[in-house]
Amino acid sequence: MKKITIIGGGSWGTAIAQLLADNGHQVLLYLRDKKQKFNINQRRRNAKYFPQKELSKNITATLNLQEAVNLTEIIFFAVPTYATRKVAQAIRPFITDKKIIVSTAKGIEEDTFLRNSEIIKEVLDLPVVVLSGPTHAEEVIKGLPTAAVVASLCQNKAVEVQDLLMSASFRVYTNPDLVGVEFAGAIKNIIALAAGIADGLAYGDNTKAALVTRGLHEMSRLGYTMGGKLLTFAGLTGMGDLVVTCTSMHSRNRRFGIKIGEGLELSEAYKSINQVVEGVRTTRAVYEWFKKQKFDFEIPITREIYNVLFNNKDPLQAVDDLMLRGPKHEIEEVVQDLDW
Ligand SMILES: NC(=O)C1=CN([C@@H]2O[C@H](COP(=O)(O)OP(=O)(O)OC[C@H]3O[C@@H](n4cnc5c(N)ncnc54)[C@H](OP(=O)(O)O)[C@@H]3O)[C@@H](O)[C@H]2O)C=CC1
Ligand SMILES: O=C(CO)COP(=O)(O)O
Repeated sequence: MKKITIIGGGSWGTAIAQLLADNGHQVLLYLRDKKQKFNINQRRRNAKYFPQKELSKNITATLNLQEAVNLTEIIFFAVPTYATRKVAQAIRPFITDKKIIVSTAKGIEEDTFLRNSEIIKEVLDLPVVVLSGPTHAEEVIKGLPTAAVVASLCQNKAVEVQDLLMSASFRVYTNPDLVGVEFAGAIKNIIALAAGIADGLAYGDNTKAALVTRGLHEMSRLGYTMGGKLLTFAGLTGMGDLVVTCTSMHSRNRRFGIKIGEGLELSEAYKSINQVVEGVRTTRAVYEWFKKQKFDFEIPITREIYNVLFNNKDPLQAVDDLMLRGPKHEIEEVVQDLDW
């Protein structure tokens, strides 16, 4: 059994801690809030995120980052993408080349357009394993079955992390396609915002199915262009996570979209969720970067979500603009294959 550190005591950090602790590992959870530390260590509760759940005795909370990093060779990052660089910089003085970082955030850094593993590699120059897939913390912490993926350029490291996480309720696959896995996990949040907006506008099940399918097309095309493998987008970190995020009431991105569809301002929608909503920053990161490129394809759903979120566009107008675009083939590659 291993000692494992998790940085970030939010919903995902706490759920991963419980999963690893249930597998018999000793988990040290680094967080910033004294009261939260007290509650976890003395009352076995993370009162802010999972007040009803009694946490395992194998979990200890700490406010000391150096202690957290020195204790183990395996460090999970469970903070939002906007904090990845800050956390990597903060732990750099305590890092040795034996450490493995497991990145669990789903997003793209604003301004740099870097994936989380790229940020970590840039700051720490260590092997990174990415954990992704349909894994709402609220269900994982209850032990409801799901399947996830660990992706890494280094097969041994991916297998090591797979072994730590595997359980009867958490089945873990490996995938060498780091680029595809990270793009899928980040961009599905943009599509989940769109799915939420459609729900907020009281559209139907057909709408959702069309949006999810065209969303998958959009994220696959962009991810493939960036070097990801197309089939990854049909897997757990693509289709799997897209389905759950676009349909589940656990999804903060979807719930945020619902509020926007219902007519709330961005700040009011944020207040109503009060947790990280990765898709908002990812929409800006992706679309502002995309506009500067000279690609021969469009990302119309991302463009419309960008306009709704950042240019005050009426969601109904965005829907019209999506629906009334010029006629197109469904899948260009099929048309080319059949020489049609
Ligand atoms: N929740 C889920 O179901 C899943 C989430 N993810 C991904 O995990 C990432 C984290 O999300 P999630 O846990 O849900 O978010 P939450 O909003 O629940 O929690 C975020 C946590 O990050 C902490 N944090 C923020 N900045 C820092 C920092 N600089 N140093 C240390 N801690 C920091 C916050 O601490 P504080 O409370 O002190 O502000 C908070 O505990 C996101 O990228 C998300 O997409 C992936 C799979 C599932
Ligand atoms: O990625 C997730 C589940 O797999 C969590 O999605 P939200 O951030 O939308 O809650």
